[in-house]
Amino acid sequence: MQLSEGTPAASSTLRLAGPPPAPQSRRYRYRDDELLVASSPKDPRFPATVARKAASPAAATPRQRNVQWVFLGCPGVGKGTYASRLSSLLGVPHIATGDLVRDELNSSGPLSKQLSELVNQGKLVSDEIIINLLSKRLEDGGAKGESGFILDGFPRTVRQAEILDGVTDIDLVINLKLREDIILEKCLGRRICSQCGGNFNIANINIKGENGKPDISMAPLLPPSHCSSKLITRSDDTEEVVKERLRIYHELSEPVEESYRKQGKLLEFELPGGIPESWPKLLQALNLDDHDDKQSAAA
Ligand SMILES: Nc1ncnc2c1ncn2[C@@H]1O[C@H](COP(=O)(O)OP(=O)(O)O)[C@@H](O)[C@H]1O
Repeated sequence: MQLSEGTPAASSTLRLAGPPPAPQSRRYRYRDDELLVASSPKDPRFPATVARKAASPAAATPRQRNVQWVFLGCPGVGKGTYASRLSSLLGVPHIATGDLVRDELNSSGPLSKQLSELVNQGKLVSDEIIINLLSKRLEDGGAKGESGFILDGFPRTVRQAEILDGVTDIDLVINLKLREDIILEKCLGRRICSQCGGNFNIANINIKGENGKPDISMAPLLPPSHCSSKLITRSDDTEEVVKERLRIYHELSEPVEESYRKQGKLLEFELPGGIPESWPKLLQALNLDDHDDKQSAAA
């Protein structure tokens, strides 16, 4: 696979050597002829059901490979949390472009200063830089035998989506939704352990439902005692910067939702609450089963 602009012949710098096929996935293998997402509100499976395509000659001989999924959704909605859980469940890498950007800006590389200025203002990094970082991450993963991916934070512009769609088939795009006032509270409550990198949230959210929607509660996700003195806040999680990131999401990333909606690949998932309420419902929407979760619940 190559990550490139325009025709493969036109591509030179934005290249991505694809991962070699490797038996990496544990329990689930994705049959790429099978998945169909209800993309229209008129479809009875809408909004959150992934259905199976009717048997067809193509479906009789499916090509088996690991999932190639994308998470969309506003900053702070929970893409990282659910992408990371699904990545463990499916045995595919969770690739968050925000993490790639943060790694780069924390390094002493030539891009570090430019990236930190953009991120701290809530602006997007250029498509070229992000594609280079992502290509390198996929190349390194390919060399280690990774196959499949769950992308989080990419594509974030229509141009990024076109480049991605030009080089590979995305199977499914999960669009996480949550009220914007809750998203803001969640972003402001985010904390990271500076030692282990664990993600926590100190916000205790209890919000009355509007327009016939149920109330939403999200308990804080508190750190274990050995992390609690080492918590830091992301420099871009201030109210002003989060509001700017939300504005940019609506302007540049919402059209990406629309483009995948038109392709019939968008699975809309409205988060009903925190992880205990949302995770089982998301698995149900994806026709997946978390054996480990059930076992730990039964223990
Ligand atoms: N696909 C992308 N295109 C451009 N910039 C990106 C992309 N992914 C991440 N970034 C940069 O990294 C920052 C942090 O990204 P991320 O951790 O995904 O934050 P968020 O919480 O806003 O989803 C973004 O505000 C942006 O500056």
